[in-house]
Amino acid sequence: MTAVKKIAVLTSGGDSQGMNAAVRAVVRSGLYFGLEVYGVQRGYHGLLNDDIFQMDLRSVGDIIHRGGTVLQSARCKEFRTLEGQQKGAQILRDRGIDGLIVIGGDGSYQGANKLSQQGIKTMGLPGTIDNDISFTDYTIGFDTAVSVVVDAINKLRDTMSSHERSSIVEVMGRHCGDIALHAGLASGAETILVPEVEFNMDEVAERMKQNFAHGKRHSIIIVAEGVGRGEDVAAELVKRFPTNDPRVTVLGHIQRGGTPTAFDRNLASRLGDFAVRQLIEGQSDKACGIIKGELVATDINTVVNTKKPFNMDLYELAIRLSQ
Ligand SMILES: Nc1ncnc2c1ncn2[C@@H]1O[C@H](COP(=O)(O)OP(=O)(O)O)[C@@H](O)[C@H]1O
Ligand SMILES: O=P(O)(O)OC[C@H]1O[C@](O)(COP(=O)(O)O)[C@@H](O)[C@@H]1O
Ligand SMILES: [Mg+2]
Repeated sequence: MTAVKKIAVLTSGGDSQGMNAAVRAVVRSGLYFGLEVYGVQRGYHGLLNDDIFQMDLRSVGDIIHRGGTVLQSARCKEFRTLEGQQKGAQILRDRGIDGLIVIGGDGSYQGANKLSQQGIKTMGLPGTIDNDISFTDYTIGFDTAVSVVVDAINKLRDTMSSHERSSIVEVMGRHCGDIALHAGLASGAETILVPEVEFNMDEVAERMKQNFAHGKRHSIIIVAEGVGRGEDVAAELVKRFPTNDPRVTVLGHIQRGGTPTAFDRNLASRLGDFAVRQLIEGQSDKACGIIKGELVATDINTVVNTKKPFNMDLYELAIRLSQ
């Protein structure tokens, strides 16, 4: 006896690489366990427009390796209101859908929590490149986004070394420095500016002068968007180090595209299947994640009200190794 018989899946908020692999896992596991599975187009926006269709094994064929999301994603103001949430729950009830899996970020999780208050069983899957969701070590898409940044920095290094320039690279991560931190460690960046760690531009400039004086031929500063614009950091740097002639690169939405890494595909596959099994067992209002390799389900309220801790050990290591 399963606690749900008909389930739906949607993707919401900023898309991320691996969302398709998660949708595929939800659909194929759901069907394997004898459920009917429905797809909702365009997140909560599509839900409120009853943009819902039945999915079968073939509807998720040939998508495991694709970035973006075949269900498309959206941001929806109306769903932030109680009326919107009641309407969404009623649309699902009218179709006999008793469980919904929401793949998205912290905002989408809050929507799932509100739906569960309206009697729909919900599960959240962490789909965002930002890695800003607590109670999971990794979010789906983060690993691919970091790889995109590292690949870009490899290229920048070539030309920056030739000209003995410094390179300022602005990366995504709304309020979270994880992309900057992990890409910084992997690419040997000299400076990593993140919202979680206070910094002093005088010290940043001094360190850069020392690096050039000690024979470095280039210097990389990664700026998480939560800190500010790369252009502003460049202006502050030039004031303190006028002979430096930095170049700014804003990687932007390139970080959200491309084929997902094997890590993201496997994470998405495991979490998608786990979310289905949680619903079948009667769980609801939970956020699925991975902690030290183990799949876990945590109350959504706890997850959205807990800030993810920043890994200071990794930050200090990155700085130590880039001397
Ligand atoms: N507090 C909330 N209550 C209900 N729905 C919400 C809430 N916050 C966000 N949402 C819904 O989730 C959507 C995606 O949220 P957003 O913060 O933009 O992206 P993400 O889920 O990637 O963090 C919003 O457009 C809105 O429809
Ligand atoms: O898609 P938009 O509106 O340009 O949003 C950009 C934002 O979305 C992200 O790419 C992902 O954030 P969310 O997962 O919270 O939507 C952020 O890094 C960035 O600040
Ligand atoms: Mg978010």
